Amino acid sequence: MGQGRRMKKQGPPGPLDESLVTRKRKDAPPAAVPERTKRSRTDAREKAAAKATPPKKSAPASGAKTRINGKPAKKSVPPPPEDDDEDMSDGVGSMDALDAVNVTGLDALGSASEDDDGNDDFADSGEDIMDSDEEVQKMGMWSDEEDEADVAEKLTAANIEGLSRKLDMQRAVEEAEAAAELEEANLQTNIAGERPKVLEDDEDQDGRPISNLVPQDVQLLRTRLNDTVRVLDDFKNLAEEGRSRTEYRAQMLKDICAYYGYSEFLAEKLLNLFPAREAFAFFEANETPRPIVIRTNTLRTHRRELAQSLINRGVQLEPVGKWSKVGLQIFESQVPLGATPEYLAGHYILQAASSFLPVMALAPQEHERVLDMTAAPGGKTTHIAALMKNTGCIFANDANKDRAKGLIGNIHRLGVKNSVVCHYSALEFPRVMGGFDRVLLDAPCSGTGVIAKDASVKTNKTEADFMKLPHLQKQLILSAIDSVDHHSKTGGYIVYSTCSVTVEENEQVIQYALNKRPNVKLVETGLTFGKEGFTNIGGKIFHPSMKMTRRYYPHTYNVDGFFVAKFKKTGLTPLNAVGVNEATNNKGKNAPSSAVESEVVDKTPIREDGDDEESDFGGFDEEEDEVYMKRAQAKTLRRKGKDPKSAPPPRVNGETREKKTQQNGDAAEVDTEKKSKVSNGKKTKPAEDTLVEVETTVKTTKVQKDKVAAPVETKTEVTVTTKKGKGGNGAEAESKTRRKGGRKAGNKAQ
Ligand SMILES: C[S@@+](CC[C@H](N)C(=O)[O-])C[C@H]1O[C@@H](n2cnc3c(N)ncnc32)[C@H](O)[C@@H]1O
Repeated sequence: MGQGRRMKKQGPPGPLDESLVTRKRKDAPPAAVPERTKRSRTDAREKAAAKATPPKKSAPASGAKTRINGKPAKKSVPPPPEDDDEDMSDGVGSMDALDAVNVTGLDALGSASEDDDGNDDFADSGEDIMDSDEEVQKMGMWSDEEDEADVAEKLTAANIEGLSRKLDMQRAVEEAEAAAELEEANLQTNIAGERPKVLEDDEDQDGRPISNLVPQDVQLLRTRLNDTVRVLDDFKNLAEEGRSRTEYRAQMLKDICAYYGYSEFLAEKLLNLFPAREAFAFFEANETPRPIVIRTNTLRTHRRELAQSLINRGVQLEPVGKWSKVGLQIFESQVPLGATPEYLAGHYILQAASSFLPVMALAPQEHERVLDMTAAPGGKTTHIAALMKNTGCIFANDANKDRAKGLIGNIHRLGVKNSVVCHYSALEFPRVMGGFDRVLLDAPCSGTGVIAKDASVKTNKTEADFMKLPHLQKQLILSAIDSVDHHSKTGGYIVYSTCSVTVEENEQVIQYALNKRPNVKLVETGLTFGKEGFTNIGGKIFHPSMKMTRRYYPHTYNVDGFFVAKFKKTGLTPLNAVGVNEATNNKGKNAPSSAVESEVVDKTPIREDGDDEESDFGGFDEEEDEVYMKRAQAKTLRRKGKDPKSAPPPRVNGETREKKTQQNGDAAEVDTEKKSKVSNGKKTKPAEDTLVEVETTVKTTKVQKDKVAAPVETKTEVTVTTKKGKGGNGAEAESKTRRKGGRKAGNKAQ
């Protein structure tokens, strides 16, 4: 491979050439491959698929590619020139031979990847091999940190014989085949000037056209779907007289449900995301598995070394794309990828390419404190750790204890040393802990982006799911925001991601966060590819900055459907901001019990025995106390992610007290009286809730709880007393002895 070629940049994965998808499921023409070794769909559907999906302009049929062949130590041969038929048909390049390898290798991969992590985040086994990208995408894909020339020499040499020829040949054969079928399809369905007959003449009692096709009529269904898409694409010229778009859309919806096996509810939701043709491509892409990808664990090895080791074991692979320095796409493998020595030694993890994206957007820095709110089984946590080079600290949390065990397993296997695993409901943050430099919320979702992995999503998601999940996601995103330190020198970022493509779980959640937290704004994700988030869809208008979010689809990038948004926190959360538990009217329904607790500061008054007793030292210095109280309150608020400036005045203030006393059913006059005492600067015995209100923190709850068991220790929690109470022996008659407990604390200290 020439230097010039290597220097070419590979952009994001090219948009899906639908003809490639179609062709993947096709066999070579009978002359080349008399026997088919594996198929993913029926002949009828395949044929129809080709008809329905006109290929893009042909990519070069062959060329030098930075590919790796699993066969060890084969001598380098120049890449087959374009249209080199001889090269394409001989030796390892023969379709028969290659197909046989496919079956063995990928069967093995299938079981391995399932055993590996068993979760929705990792690539499932696939019986299909992804079409390779165009030549330009094969070059220059290794890490910038690696010696490109060196890599190219070694890997090209190892690579060149098998995979390159096979893929080139497949591409050429399939393109020719697709072109022929397209032509045939056009002849059949697109006779010049003829409007396809799609809609039935018969109508049901509601006036809707009656469809007589049943799922068994797959070929006819497919043809009709194709025709409907064509009509919707060019309605003016192709629609039947007197028929509306709505009728065609309705017909398309029915046919999609019948053909692909979706519930009408979900099919409609997904159909409404796209124009007709794109929707068709989306549904079609959900029928084929995404490529198997592994992520190099840079804590243990380098991608080049890993690639070489796996090549030596008979794995055919190549870099996943220029956009990632750590991904390797697996084409074929002679060994189960979840059981190689490299796997067991933690040199890689099976992980869908789309799962790299949120972590890349998060861009964690060395020495930071990062929270991964929903971390199990740890694909992203371990990626974060690698980017942080095992420095700083990651809090890897997941509410599901069993899944958290898998997380621990991956953390150990991959040699992550900077992580603490916990299993709180993420809704409990930031009360558990706050002040993070970055937070990743890879939210639990409906999985509409990973239907190719889990076809049950087609039928098992109900309307209730699309209310409950967004409700939870909205709560979680507020927790995520409140857990970040906007003052962070290096960070202050929150990344939200889902493997779903619905608007309810993505743009609507982000919009909710923007509405409820004026102290965040959307920023660019830094991802080099992806479609813009919607700013306007289905009558819903979103903030213009929603453009900065990114959507990923199987049919556009050949990755799982995914959504990524990145926020920058610009200030503290205002005190009057809605708490997590108030996220929606649907309060607490879908949340763990802990979620119903208020996110805002605990204001429970502390009352202690003897508070109403006369102090031995004659009362309080209210003015001085006020300073301490203010400081303590501000500190507490900051810790909770709230803005102290927007806090009400300290509780010794009569105005605030008035509210409080009214709540408590006390007489308003009492407060007024105390207020005047304070303003006179006199030392008076405090009202019992004056002190208590200083302690408007979570700590106060503890104080109460601990009180019985260890009253002395609890006194050390009383901020003002411990700061000023030098021993509590009464020598300094200021505010040190504001109540009995304070003295106890002092005595203990002595
Ligand atoms: C999409 S998965 C996370 C995948 C993970 N980020 C990775 O890359 O491996 C969503 C996770 O959220 C967890 N989860 C669901 N509700 C939660 C909650 N309230 N708090 C914390 N975790 C939760 C689930 O147990 C599940 O493991």
